[in-house]
Amino acid sequence: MAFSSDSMLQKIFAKSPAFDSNKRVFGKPVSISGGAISCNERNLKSKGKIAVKAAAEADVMGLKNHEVNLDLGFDVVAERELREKGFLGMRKTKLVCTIGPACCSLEDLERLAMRGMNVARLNMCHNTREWHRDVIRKIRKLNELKGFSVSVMIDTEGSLIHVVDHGVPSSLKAEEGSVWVFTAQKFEGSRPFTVQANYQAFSEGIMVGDELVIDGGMARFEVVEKMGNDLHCKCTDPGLFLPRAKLSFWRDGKLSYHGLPTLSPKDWADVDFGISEGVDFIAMSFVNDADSVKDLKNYLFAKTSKSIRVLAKIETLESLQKLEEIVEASDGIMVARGDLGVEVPLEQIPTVQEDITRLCRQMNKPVIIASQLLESMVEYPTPTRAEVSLSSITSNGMMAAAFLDMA
Ligand SMILES: Nc1ncnc2c1ncn2[C@@H]1O[C@H](COP(=O)(O)OP(=O)(O)OP(=O)(O)O)[C@@H](O)[C@H]1O
Ligand SMILES: CC(=O)C(=O)O
Repeated sequence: MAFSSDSMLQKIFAKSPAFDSNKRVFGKPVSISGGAISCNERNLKSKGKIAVKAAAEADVMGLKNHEVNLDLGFDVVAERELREKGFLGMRKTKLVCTIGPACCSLEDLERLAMRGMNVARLNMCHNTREWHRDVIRKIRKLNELKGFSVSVMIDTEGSLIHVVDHGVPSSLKAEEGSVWVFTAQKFEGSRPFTVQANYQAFSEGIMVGDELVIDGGMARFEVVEKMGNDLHCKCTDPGLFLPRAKLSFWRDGKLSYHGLPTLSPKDWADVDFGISEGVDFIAMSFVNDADSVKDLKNYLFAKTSKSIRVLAKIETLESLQKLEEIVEASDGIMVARGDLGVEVPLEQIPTVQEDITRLCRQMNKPVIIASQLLESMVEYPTPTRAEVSLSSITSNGMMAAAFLDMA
């Protein structure tokens, strides 16, 4: 059955009265279109926010083949294969783990590898390049000394409007009717009822009456006044601002587009860093068309003889419109459900995920299903029954990958 991105997006819009598929999204006509893992390693839990994500993948590359004979813990056959074949192993659902400060020691990484991590993901949004370099080198050392075949993926930050992380761990509560100032002016610490955005031109084109949505619906505001570049916004739906909460603006049920490039200057510097560290994958955030993927692939081709695979992250409506060409241009796809859920109504995520997976299968490209698979394990040592069921359905389905967060 042929895939139609038109039909997928039509389905989304049909069920979401806020959307009008005949209107324009991002200034363009919306022709639209339309593995699970358990991570019971309690020691890896962090006091702060740390992520461990797990994903599965069908493709492979450049893996080592070590003869090892260690004490193989939980499942001798599974682990032997993991060591010997890494990404090429028979287990169809592979695991990608996001490494943060709570699980970055050599011992933590070894435990993750022993329990099935195929790929270590480093989210370049966080921490310093020195920190990432240190983790990459530890993984290489582990592969070398212990015979694992863990690959390394860096994930670009991408151009995104979000709240500046002041380093304050707690979230802020916005009460209904309260008026907040959203500004790009830089200031240290926090100011009452003031939120700092990361992008200087964040309010360009925004008008009084537009809706500001925090993290895809965590809280909502109406723009009541624009003063210079600052926006005064009244809370219409109370909720929390988490550190680095994402900001999106809507008018008449349509998302306003800021025209930010897929790869920012910082992302290009991170790509160079990835090249110099010989990473295996680059996951590209906020891909909106095939050209950005091709540009990155051409750049990599010109800069390194190593085959670094480019995975396009599907997390915007625009990327859904051009899904087929993006899948064609990429070495694999990540369904980034966290950010996708900001633009696509949550109830549509399962269908979108399934459609993307089917298309990837048809086009013989690996697909990673990312985010919140076992989210309750951020706080608790065991997942909920619902999470286990959904993870199982996901990994037994057609997709090649699943993704787990542990914060
Ligand atoms: N290298 C790191 N250093 C410090 N904290 C990290 C690191 N990687 C992840 N984290 C923490 O774990 C949380 C989850 O990270 P994760 O990469 O899953 O997603 P994210 O930052 O919320 O967004 P996205 O996946 O959309 O880029 C982050 O918000 C951050 O607090
Ligand atoms: C992984 C990621 O970027 C997301 O789910 O948004």
